[in-house]
Amino acid sequence: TTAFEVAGDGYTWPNDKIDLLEHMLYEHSGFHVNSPASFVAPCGRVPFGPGRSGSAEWLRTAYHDMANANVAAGTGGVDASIGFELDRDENPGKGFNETLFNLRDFMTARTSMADLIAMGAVFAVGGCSGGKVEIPFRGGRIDAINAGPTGVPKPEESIDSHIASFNRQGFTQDEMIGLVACGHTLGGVHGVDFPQIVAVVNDTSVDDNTQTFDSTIDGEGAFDNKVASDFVANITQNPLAFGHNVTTRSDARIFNSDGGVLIKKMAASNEFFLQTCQSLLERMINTVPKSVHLGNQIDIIPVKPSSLYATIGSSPGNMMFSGFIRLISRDNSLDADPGRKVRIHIHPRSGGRCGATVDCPVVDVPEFSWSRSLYHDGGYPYFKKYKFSKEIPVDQGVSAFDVEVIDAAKDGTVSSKLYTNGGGGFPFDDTIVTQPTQTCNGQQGNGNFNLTVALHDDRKLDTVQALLQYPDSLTALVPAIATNKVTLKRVGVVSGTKYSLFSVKAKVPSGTFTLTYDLVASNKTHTEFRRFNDVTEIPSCPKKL
Ligand code: HEM
Repeated sequence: TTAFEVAGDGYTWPNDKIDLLEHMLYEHSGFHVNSPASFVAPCGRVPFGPGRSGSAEWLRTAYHDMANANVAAGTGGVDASIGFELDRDENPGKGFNETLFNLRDFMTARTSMADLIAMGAVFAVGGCSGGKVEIPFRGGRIDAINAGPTGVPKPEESIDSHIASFNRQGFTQDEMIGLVACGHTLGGVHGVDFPQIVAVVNDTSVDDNTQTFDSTIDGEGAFDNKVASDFVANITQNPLAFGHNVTTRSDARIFNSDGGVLIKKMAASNEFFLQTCQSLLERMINTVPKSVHLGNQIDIIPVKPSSLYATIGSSPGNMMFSGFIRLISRDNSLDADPGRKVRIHIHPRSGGRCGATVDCPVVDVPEFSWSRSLYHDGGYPYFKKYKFSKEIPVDQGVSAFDVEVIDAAKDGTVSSKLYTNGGGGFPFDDTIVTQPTQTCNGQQGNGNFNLTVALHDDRKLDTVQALLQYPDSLTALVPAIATNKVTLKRVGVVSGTKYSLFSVKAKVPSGTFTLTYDLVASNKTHTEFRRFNDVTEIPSCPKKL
């Protein structure tokens, strides 16, 4: 059985609200991967400092970001306002800073910090449960531009105050018990931040003096019901339940507030614990201001193209159409699959379906590389990446393509399936096309971004602009996405083709952020877009340029 969900007929490629989030959610490691998941998966692998757990910090960040929500008023929730609230005594510790610091490299015009914080919680519990807890993810959160009200619960508060606080956040008393247990199965209390709870005995410049909530703190069993079973068995590890300071025993007051019924159930069954956590944490990350409308659950896209280019004039009169196709691996391994053949059918610019009247060039696409999730037990798939390039006459051009997958079973039976992306093929508009061989990205060096674009003359467009988008400023904890609009100058034609070249030497800040750009070409009467292009296959600029 497959644990993961594959997107059904409701999805057609591309969908710029989904595609990059889907990539980050399911591809954590391998070729062409850009996901924050590898910071926290496998669980506990990345040293954030002695006594510190990245997964715990990311989960706590998501909770503290949500915790000042007022669901009755429809305000607050997961909105990245935490980035403006770190000077408050309800948010002590460097974990929040570091979480935001790690996540902002992945911010784009389609991946807000608030979505990344929510996704961070998904990765933390996914990694620390080995994929047993898969919180369904929906995108579309919008970043706050300033602080929200105070309201994160503190351990010295009374039980009545905690019940009221969780009610304001949209959770009943029972749900509060569950959610606190689900949070406090990872990480612990740092004496450096809470000396009144955990005594500081070691030098705080090298040691946070952490006491973990339970003994299962890393690996794929860290997210488990030990915190609950310890509590029920009176094992005194959890400083918020058994610490010497009675005032700050908030976990004990919370777990006992229903007479201990729910925590006993969670202690008795790890499966019940994981199920309870999955649904409560899903509600936690989907708590958003009422003005925000989340999209549908993001499932795995079964056939997904990426990095598509048309290099005009690759040889006289021709263009090189190239890119990658991602498929779910048949045998769920990174080994090559010689029994699978992939073939694409390229629809000409004039459109129409391939067949008797429309002649579509066909190209066999070899297997090239792989990517995968970093959870081991959850049944997540390996992906295979197939790389193609095919020279076609410029006059014929491209408008779309179908992907044919031909599988030979062990007994020799061959089956073939044609993926048409809902009928029209996977679209590729060759009107405005980036020229990868005449483009370079120096964002990690001198900050140059030298962009050359070819524009098809038939469309009679005369103005070309690029909107370069990246988080700015690079030192802000929750930067906004800035748009640097540059105009490309006509620099010539590609001889023997009906394409003109436009070029610009732009500047971007130097850093490791995710750069994307939109292309806009227009004339007096109309405008055409090629949105949300990435720089994955763009070479870096030579050092001195
Ligand atoms: C009444 C409610 C809560 C109180 C009073 C509370 C209090 C605390 C305190 C004092 C710490 C120690 C922080 C540190 O030393 O860095 C902590 C850690 C933590 N809390 Fe809570 N918490 C509450 C609810 C939650 C919830 C609902 C979640 C998530 C669902 C959560 C997730 C965490 C995590 C993951 C840590 C470990 C952080 C680390 O190790 O860096 N907490 N909590």
